[in-house]
Amino acid sequence: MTLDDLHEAARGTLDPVHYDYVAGGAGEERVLADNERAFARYALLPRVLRGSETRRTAVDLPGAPGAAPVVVAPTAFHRLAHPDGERATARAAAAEGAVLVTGAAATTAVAEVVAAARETAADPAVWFQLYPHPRREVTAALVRRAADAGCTALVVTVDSPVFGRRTRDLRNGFTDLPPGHAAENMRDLPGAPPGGLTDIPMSPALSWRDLDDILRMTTLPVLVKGVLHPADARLAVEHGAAGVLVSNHGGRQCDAVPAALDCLPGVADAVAGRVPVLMDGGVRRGADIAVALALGATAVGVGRPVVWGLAAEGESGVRRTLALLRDEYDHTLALCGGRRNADLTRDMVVRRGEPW
Ligand SMILES: Cc1cc2nc3c(=O)[nH]c(=O)nc-3n(C[C@H](O)[C@H](O)[C@H](O)COP(=O)(O)O)c2cc1C
Ligand SMILES: CCCCC(=O)C(=O)O
Repeated sequence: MTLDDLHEAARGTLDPVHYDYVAGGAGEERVLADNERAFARYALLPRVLRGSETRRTAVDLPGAPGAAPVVVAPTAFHRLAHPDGERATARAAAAEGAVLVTGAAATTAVAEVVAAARETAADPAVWFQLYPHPRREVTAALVRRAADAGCTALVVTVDSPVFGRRTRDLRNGFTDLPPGHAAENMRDLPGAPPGGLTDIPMSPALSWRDLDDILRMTTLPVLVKGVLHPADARLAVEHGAAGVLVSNHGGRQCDAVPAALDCLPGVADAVAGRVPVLMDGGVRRGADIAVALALGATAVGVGRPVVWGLAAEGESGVRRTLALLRDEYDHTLALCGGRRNADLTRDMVVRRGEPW
C-alpha cells in the first residue's frame, strides 16, 4: 500500500464535505498544488561508495530528543475522519516515534491525547499547537492546559491572522462541526462559550510582543509555525523561538505565496543553525524528505497524509503512513550514499531538467 492508496481509501470512507475540508485549500488552490509540485522540480544527486549497513535518521527536536524526522503536523478535527480520532493518531505517532502536534482545534482534549500516546510509548513527544486568542487570559489558560497535560513544546501558528477563504468549504456550506463534535480544548476557558468550530477566533492584531508574552507564560520550548520570509525567521530566533516551521498552512491561507519548499533555503540561511528548521506542505514520499533535509530542514511535517491514513484505517492507517514515509526516506538516504541525515547536503539537490 502506498500513500496514494490510503488517500483513495479515505476518499471512499469520508463524508464528501469533510473530504473537501481536509483536501482543499484557499482560493484557486494554486499554493496547494504548488506545494507538491515544488518537490517534483528538484532532483537528488547521489554520492556513491560511502554508505553503510544501517542508517541513523533520528533527529533532536525541542522537547523531543531522538524523534523520527517526520512530525505529525497539526490538523483539526480527527474525529471527523475516524471515531477513534486524535487518540488513534496519538497512539500511532507514539508507536512510530514521531512527534504529534495536537492543537486548539482537536476534537479530543489535550490531556486525553497525551494519555493515549502514553499507552503506547513511555516517553512520547506531544506538542501543542496554539492559535493565540484575542484575549490574553484565554491564551494563558490554553498554554497552562497544554503544559499540565504533559506537552513538551508549544507551536504558535502565525500564518492565520484571519482565516483563509476555502473555496470548497464555502461552496459546501461547511462552517461548523456536526453535532456531537467539539473543539474540546476550547471548553471551559475564561469567558468563552462551549466548544465548536466557530469558537476558535483568529487574532488579526497579533504581534511579536504577543509572542514575547507567550514565551514568558511558559518554560516549554516555543516553535513558530507559518514563517516564509527569512526576515521573520531571523526575528523568531531573536525573540527566543526554539524552532521555526516553514509552512503556508498546506495552501489553506494565502493563495498567492510560494511553495513552502521554495521558502526553505532562505529561512535555513537566515536561521543559520541556531534552532531547528522544520517545513511542511506537500511532503508525500521519502525522497521529498531527503530534498527538504538537504535544503536545510531538520525535520518535515505531514498533514493530509496522516488524516487519510486515519480515515482509511484508524490507528493502523496512521502507523502505515508514518512507517511508509520512514522506510522510503531511509531507502532514499541509502541510495544517496548517506549514513545519517547530515550526509544530505545542498549540493546534492539540483533543479530537474537543468544542468548544474
Ligand atoms: C484538515 C487540516 C486541518 C489543519 N488544521 C490546522 C490547525 O488547526 N493548526 C495549524 O497550525 N495548522 C493546521 N493545518 C495545517 C497543517 O498543520 C500543515 O501546515 C499542512 O497540512 C501541511 O501540508 P500537507 O497537508 O500538504 O502535508 C491543517 C491542515 C489540514 C489539511
Ligand atoms: C479554526 C480551525 C482551524 C483549522 C485549520 O487551521 C485549518 O482548517 O486549516
